[in-house]
Amino acid sequence: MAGASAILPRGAVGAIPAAAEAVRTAGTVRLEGLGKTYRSAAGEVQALQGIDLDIRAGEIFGIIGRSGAGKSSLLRVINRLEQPTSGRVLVDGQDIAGINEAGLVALRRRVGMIFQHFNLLSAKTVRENVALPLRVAGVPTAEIAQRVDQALELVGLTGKGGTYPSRLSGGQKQRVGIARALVSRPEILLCDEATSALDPETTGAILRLLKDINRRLGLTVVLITHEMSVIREICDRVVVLERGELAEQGPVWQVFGAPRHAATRALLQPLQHSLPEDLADRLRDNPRDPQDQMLVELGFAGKAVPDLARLAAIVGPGPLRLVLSQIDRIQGHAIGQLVLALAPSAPLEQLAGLADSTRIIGYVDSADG
Ligand SMILES: Nc1ncnc2c1ncn2[C@@H]1O[C@H](COP(=O)(O)OP(=O)(O)OP(=O)(O)O)[C@@H](O)[C@H]1O
Repeated sequence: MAGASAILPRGAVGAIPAAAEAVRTAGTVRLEGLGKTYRSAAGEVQALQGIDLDIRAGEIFGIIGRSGAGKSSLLRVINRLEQPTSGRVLVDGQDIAGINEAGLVALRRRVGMIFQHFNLLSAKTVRENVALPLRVAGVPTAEIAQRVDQALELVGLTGKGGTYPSRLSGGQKQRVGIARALVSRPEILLCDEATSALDPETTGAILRLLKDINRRLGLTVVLITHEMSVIREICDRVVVLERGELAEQGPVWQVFGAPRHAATRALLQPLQHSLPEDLADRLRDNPRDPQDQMLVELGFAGKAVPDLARLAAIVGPGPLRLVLSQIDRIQGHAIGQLVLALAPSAPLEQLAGLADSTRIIGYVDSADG
């Protein structure tokens, strides 16, 4: 798409090939021993401490954590909306602490941002909203017109330039926010709960747009969200913050497949299905008679593959009921659980070879209802 390639930063065209990715440095963020303390009349709040983090060029990087964990503070030090109290923030290797006013303007151009509530100017049209950063930067009028057209095309809003924000849906407003961020040709896009005000369908469309932009422009995307499904859907890697500290980080499939920190497990809880109530109510610790069925959970943390043919072959002619199935495919890895109802004599050791973890949940008289 001509419009899209014309807005590309750094002269890149289309998707960034894997080989180029390895040498690309524009769009990196490094945090070294980062700390942030807020001081107010009410006292001190240590929002972040000792954060060491590398965000790679061209990746979609998620930041999660409970409310108050420090997510916004972390995001906002990257474009210096917040000044760290300690440690360093390096954008493309440059320490941004010492930059002057002109450097700050240049930094904000390289690091775009979109917001939960869009932050559009209601008295200005879509076109004027998107043009604003270029007007402030003194870009010639003809170039502004061209770049605004390209940005609107990129986000799927061609033809909406003359509309006022009040006439747009939430998803369209966020598209304007994205166009306004992209018009400055940033290397990094910060997204602060960008889909939290949107319904699930619109959220899906905005996520696809962000992923598309990330892939086509090679833009680094750093996003905060409280929706774990957003992380699962589009992020490459994720960091979990807990009380201002880094709890864990890694590729999404690893962190979601085998969460190591209690905070991560708590955050992922909404993604878990629990045992159906009818079975949970009848669950016992031990079998009472040979007809009882054993409920076994096979856990998949990204290494084993749910192989149903092998499963059936191992169980043989005995009972084999699928009670609960919750398998996601994240970055090509199977993540989740299968809960099976089997005869208590089923060969558990062999079944264990099929999964990353195996656990007997308990026994029920029958899983058939
Ligand atoms: N300007 C400020 N002045 C004083 N305290 C602040 C300020 N901004 C944030 N804090 C405090 O710093 C801590 C971290 O806040 P932050 O907004 O970074 O967390 P968060 O993880 O983004 O939270 P949420 O998910 O609720 O938005 C919280 O205890 C918060 O109350």
